[in-house]
Order: sequence, then C-alpha cells, then structure tokens
Amino acid sequence: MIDGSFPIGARMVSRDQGFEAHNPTTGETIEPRFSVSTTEDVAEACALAAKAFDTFRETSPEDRAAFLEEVASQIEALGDELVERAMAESGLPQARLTGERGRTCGQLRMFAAHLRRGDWMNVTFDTPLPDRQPLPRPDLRQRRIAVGPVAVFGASNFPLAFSVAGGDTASALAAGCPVVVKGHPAHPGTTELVARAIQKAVAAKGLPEGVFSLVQGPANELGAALVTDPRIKAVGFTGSRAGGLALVALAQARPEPIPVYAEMSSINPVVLMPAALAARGEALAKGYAGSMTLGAGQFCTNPGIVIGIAGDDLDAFARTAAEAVEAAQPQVMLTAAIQGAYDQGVDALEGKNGVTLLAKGAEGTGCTLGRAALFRTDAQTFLGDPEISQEVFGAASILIAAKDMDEVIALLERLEGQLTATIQLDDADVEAAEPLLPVLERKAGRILANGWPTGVEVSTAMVHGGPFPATSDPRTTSVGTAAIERFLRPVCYQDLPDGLLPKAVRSANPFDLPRTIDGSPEN
Ligand SMILES: NC(=O)C1=CN([C@@H]2O[C@H](COP(=O)(O)OP(=O)(O)OC[C@H]3O[C@@H](n4cnc5c(N)ncnc54)[C@H](OP(=O)(O)O)[C@@H]3O)[C@@H](O)[C@H]2O)C=CC1
Ligand SMILES: O=C(O)CCC(=O)C(=O)O
Repeated sequence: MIDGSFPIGARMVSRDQGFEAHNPTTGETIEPRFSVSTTEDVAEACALAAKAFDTFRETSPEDRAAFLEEVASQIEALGDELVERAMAESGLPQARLTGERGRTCGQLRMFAAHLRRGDWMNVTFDTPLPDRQPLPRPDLRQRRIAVGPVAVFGASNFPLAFSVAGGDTASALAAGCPVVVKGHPAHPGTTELVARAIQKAVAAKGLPEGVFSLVQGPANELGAALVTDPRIKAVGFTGSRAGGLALVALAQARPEPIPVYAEMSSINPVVLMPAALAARGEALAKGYAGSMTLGAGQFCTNPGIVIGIAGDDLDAFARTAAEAVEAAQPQVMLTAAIQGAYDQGVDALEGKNGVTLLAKGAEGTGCTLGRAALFRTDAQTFLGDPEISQEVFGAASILIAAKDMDEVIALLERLEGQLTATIQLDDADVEAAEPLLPVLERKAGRILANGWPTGVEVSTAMVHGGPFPATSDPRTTSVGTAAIERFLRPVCYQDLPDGLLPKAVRSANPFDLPRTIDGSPEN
C-alpha cells in the first residue's frame, strides 16, 4: 500500500507539505500526495545511520548476504503492484520494468554471493619476524571495512535497478554501510514501495533500524542537506552532469570532504570499421537504430555518435539508419522536463551549421512523447564545435563522416571521458583497429566489439564507469561486484592480541575467509 509517507528507520513519517507523481503517458496526477521530507528528517535518518554503523558493519558476511537476499524476496513479494506503479510513473513498458525488477533482485543476490566468497575483504597477514635484523617485523593484519553511512540518489531513468534498491544501495549495504536514499521525485510511489520492502527486510533480520532510511521531495535542498550531513561518508548518484557536479562541489566544500561516485554523462562513440561496413552495413544500421531508440534513448549508454569513413558504404549505412529512425514510433519519455531538455537538444543540433538532419521518428499525438532524431556531420565540423559533442539525453544520435583512420583517431582523441566505446569490425579490420585501442582505453570504462552499448551485464568483470564526465571518479564502477570497493577502506592491525582483533582477522578465521599470508594465498 502506498500512502505517501517515507521510512526513517523503523517509522513511517508523514508531513503536511506534499508533492505529486505524474503519469507521463496521460499527463494526469497519480494518487496519493507524497510527504516532502524536511531537513530535520534528513538529520534524523543520518543520526540513525551513524548509530547503526558499528553494529551493521560487524555483521558476518553470511548475515549480510542473508539480509540482501531478504531484500530481494521482499521486493518480489510486492508482486504486480510494483511493476504497475513503476509503469504509471515512468511511462516505461511492462516488459522493461519486469526485466528491471529481475535485474535489481539478481544484483542483490549477486552481492550476497560475493559476500560469501569473502575475497572482497582482502584479508592479508604479514606474520611477525621477531628475529629479523636489524629490526623485528611486527604482526600486521589488513582487512577492508565499510566507510560509513552512504547517501544514494535514485535515478530517473531506472526506477528500480538504479534507484532505491539499485546498484549503489546494494553495494553499499554489502560493504556494511547504512544507506539513506534520496528518492527521485519522478517516481515516488515506486520509491515508497521498494523502501518499505527494505524496511521490512531490516526488521525481519533483526538489524538496527538505521541501516536504511529514505527521504523524498522535489527540492534540491534535501539532497544538499544529505550530502553535507557530517555523518554521511560517501555518495552514490546517477543523473545529470549539472546535478552530479553540484553534489561533488557540496561534498568537497564540507569541513570533511567525502567521495561522490556520480555517473553523469556519456555519448558512447561507435566506430564503423571499413570491412565491417562494406560487408554488413545494412545490419549494422538496423542495430544502431535499435540501440539508439531503445527506451526512448533514455540510457546513459545510448550510442550518441557513430563514426565511419566517408564513401558509398557510409552513405548506404546512413540511408538504412534514416529509414529505420523514420519508422520508429514516438515513445513516452520519463518526465515533461526530460522531454523538454531533449527537444531543446535536438533543436540546437538542427540549428548547427554543418549538421544535417537525416531523419526524425514518426510524430505522435500523446503526452511527453520523444521523437527519435538522426543527424549527420563531418569530422571537421564536429572537431570545430564542442557543443555538438554534448550529451542529448534521449533518442538522438549523430553520424560523423571522417576522411580516413587518422581523422577517426583525431575525433576519438577530442572526446571527453565515456562509459563505453564500441568498434564494429570484421577480421580484415583488426590490424587497422589496433591504433584505436590505446585511445579508447584512455577514454572509456568499457570497450565493446560488434555489439551495442545499451544493456549492461551485471557481473564480476563489468565496468560501468569511466573518466570524467562519464563519472566523477574513474577508478571504479557502479555496476558489478567491484562496485562494493567504493564503500570500503583498508585498516591494518599491528600486534593486536587475538582476543581484541575483529573476527575477520583472528587467527582461527571464524568466517572462513580467503586470506593472503606473507604474499601467498593461504590454501
Ligand atoms: N547520463 C545519465 O545517466 C542520465 C542523465 N540524465 C540527464 O539529467 C537530466 C535531468 O534528469 P534527472 O534524472 O532528474 O537528473 P538530475 O541530475 O536533475 O537529478 C537527479 C537527482 O539529483 C538531485 N539533484 C540534482 N541537482 C541537485 C543539486 N544541485 N543539489 C542537490 N540535489 C540535486 C535531484 O533532486 P531534485 O530533483 O529533487 O532536486 C534528483 O534527486 C536529463 O534530462 C538528462 O539530461 C538523467 C538520467 C540519467
Ligand atoms: O544500459 C544499461 O543497462 C545501464 C544504463 C545506465 O546506467 C543509465 O542509463 O543510467
């Protein structure tokens, strides 16, 4: 049941001031009105999180794994109501949201399995050498502990997998960090349902109430209060470049600066190598149109630019892609503001000298509809106008004609940091593609061959990150098991008596963790 309240620890809190959810498909408001959390609510959530921290971080890996599994089960127990509410609030279709729920629960269970494996704790012993000359070596034991309470900002474009119980929350809880979520105001009912599920899981597992709280509201002050609360020690965010940078600035200006892991902006270049373009240009063009229009283009992995060598093959590719884009039906976008920003971005590209509109998707008569748009330009125009390379969030993309591979490399060199970079190539292209690799490695977190960047695998080897502005910290990922590392820090224990040591680094190894002893794996 959704009643517009929000959980602060074990309580559901209601406030007089309210805001509404809107159905982007119909433009109507959706019941009920939602309470706007106050800055006092933020402070209480953070105080409870700080109080819970020492107990929660010292739970065994097994207990935290069971808790994450309980969260997944509680989300599944919400049944159809969750998917129906998310559809109404986001305009995303049922199949997408059912899949996203599966991805969310699968992600929680993946972290449970990761916790049980134990290597994430990096337990490392340097055994004492009392007789070493000229100085003895002490007994040194390292493990990684949780950094502290974490603030998570739900994303508009993934109401489940990058929101209340998404990757940031799952990885922070796995690390042993209590979490305070700021829900995205575009889907407050979905947010409340998932928050209630986590609150239930906390109670079912007998954990301290401050392990999870949620604040809701449409105003920047709430997020600012959360990021600047001294009890918060790290931040996870997916959203706009302006929003992410605002949070980074707030976090850096604190008396105690903290890390912000913001995933922000990416145009995901795709390079069409000559042999692949000649051999299968039509299939590539159709794949490209499918990837750029998927989910109204509302993916940070959306292919925003495609680069090929000018000539007949690229012209044929452009014609097929344009036909596919023209046939694309308009799709409901997440919010009127996001659609407005998209239309503005498309208008700006249409007004650029040297940029040609190749195709627009079909027109529609509904609310909040986004029409796909495909543009073409040449390398010199692109290189001369940095504005053309700004992300237009939605189903817009630019085909760039380069005169040769040197110009392709010049284009790639000019790009900002990216989440992904893709090469479409056949065997005959491998040698010519070799010089691209070092450039792409410097630019992107994930390099793909013969695929499309939308749709991120949630796994151990995944990197969903990259140099600025793709993220605010290129050293890590927000998807996959490595995401836990954002919320851990190493501690070394020197000569502590066994009885005083935390269980994880006691000699008897009560959690049965994998350990490195004097530089070698124990078993
Ligand atoms: N690259 C990507 O992955 C994505 C990019 N976008 C881009 O972002 C645009 C807006 O979409 P949206 O998803 O709402 O992203 P925003 O970055 O605007 O908002 C995301 C969250 O951050 C909060 N926030 C934003 N700015 C601040 C601030 N200065 N201080 C404190 N909190 C802040 C918002 O709170 P509140 O709204 O309550 O103020 C919201 O909860 C889109 O049009 C698109 O261009 C969106 C989604 C994903
Ligand atoms: O493509 C995906 O699966 C993830 C995309 C993403 O992280 C985003 O759009 O914010």
